[in-house]
Amino acid sequence: MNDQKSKRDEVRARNKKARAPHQAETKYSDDGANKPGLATRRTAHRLLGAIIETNTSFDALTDDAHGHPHYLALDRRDRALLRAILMVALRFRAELSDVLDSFIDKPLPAGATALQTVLHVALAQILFLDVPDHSAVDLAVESANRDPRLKRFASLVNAVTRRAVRSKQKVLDKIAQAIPRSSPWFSERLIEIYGAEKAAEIEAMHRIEAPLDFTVKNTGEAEKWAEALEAELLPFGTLRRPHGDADITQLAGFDEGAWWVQDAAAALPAKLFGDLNGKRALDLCAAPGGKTAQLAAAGAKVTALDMSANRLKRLDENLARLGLNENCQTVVSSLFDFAPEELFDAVLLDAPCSSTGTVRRHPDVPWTKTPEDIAKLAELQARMLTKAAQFVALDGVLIFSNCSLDPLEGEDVARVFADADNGFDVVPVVAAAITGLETCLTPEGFVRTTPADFNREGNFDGSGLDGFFAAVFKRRG
Ligand SMILES: C[S@@+](CC[C@H](N)C(=O)[O-])C[C@H]1O[C@@H](n2cnc3c(N)ncnc32)[C@H](O)[C@@H]1O
Repeated sequence: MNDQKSKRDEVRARNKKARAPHQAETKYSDDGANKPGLATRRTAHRLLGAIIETNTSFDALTDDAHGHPHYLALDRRDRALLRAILMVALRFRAELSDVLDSFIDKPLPAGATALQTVLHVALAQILFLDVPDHSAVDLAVESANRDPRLKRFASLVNAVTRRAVRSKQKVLDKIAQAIPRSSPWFSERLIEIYGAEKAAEIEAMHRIEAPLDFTVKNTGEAEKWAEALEAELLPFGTLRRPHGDADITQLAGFDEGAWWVQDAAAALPAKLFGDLNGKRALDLCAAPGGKTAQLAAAGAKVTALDMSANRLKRLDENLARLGLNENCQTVVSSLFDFAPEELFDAVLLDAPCSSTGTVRRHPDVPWTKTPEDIAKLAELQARMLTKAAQFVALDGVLIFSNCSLDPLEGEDVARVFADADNGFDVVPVVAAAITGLETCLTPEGFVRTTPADFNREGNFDGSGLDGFFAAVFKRRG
């Protein structure tokens, strides 16, 4: 009972902490004929609408090369503000909906997504960002006035946003005390998989910004780079800075390619191969190349395959910065069409997945993905794993991984493969291979991490991992 209470208190404390995950810019760009800051808010409305209505990913819309034209029209500072607004609007979307419902007498008219979006964007700023309240209110009202669909709701927008300003502290206390949740299907699924208590811990971690983790190219230099980056060296070799908002190109060691950004959990699968020196490694689904870099840095001769030429280009650039491209050849192909001349000692299948393990960084995922996506991806992963097995030499090792929190895409796929008569055996991961994360081993010897793992008492900002799954198989000789 006491235990449960302290867990609940911890979850509340985490929510409190999450009140101001970003310190956004407080100055606004002057967008020509428009009111300063208006273009940023109207673009935020447009992008949030696209995420919610058409399931477009936040990353695609805010890509600095190929993003939404209205996003690309903003300057660097306004892009940062817009991203901060959308991040909290998505992280706290369920709570913002409750706040809104409690402020209005009757529900918003059906199909009033545009109105809801304007209100969510304003409430996100008022409650969670360091933006002057009057700006958030004025720009929301102005946006409504300029949109023919919303003009008649301008007084409602005014009333709701002013009420949020007046009752800010009360609302924040209520949010801090509630059990955190997300989109209904996602929250229900987490409870179904992990139980109510762990699901609440996971969702609490989804409220806060992930730390910035680095993998060091030369593991012997980890301490040196920990010092230079003012980062902590974690027991499993990753370097961690508690706040994820640094401009990484300005950090020590970026230009010389001493490290790359990679979540601690994402770094685990490739480490499970053990000694790769001089071995032939195949990285299927390789781009943008975090794990390819690990394989190459470990001394393997790597073939990095991906079906996306654009993403492989990024992999090439990343490996060039790290000085690792000599150990690596790239192949643009679907793995289903790949026909190598020789088999490989080490094959990594880091399969496409729902990405539900990365919600701390991608808070759109619970709102853009569906249970149907998970079922389809699980079926694809099973086929990919069967295909990947054909590329493994006798006595070679095959690792299957992905960043989903759902066992349908992880444990279940691995179990079906393990039970099939395919000449492969499970190699249970031993605790020593993941020092510090021993609790993340499943009874079968798979690795399962969640954002609630690596939970360090008293070091809230340095806690957590992406959700990841990894299983190791060996082909019989
Ligand atoms: C989760 S990402 C891989 C991340 C990468 N392993 C890393 O650590 O940086 C999945 C990748 O699978 C690729 N992909 C999807 N289907 C594929 C297929 N049939 N054949 C090859 N690559 C595929 C996607 O283009 C995407 O780059």
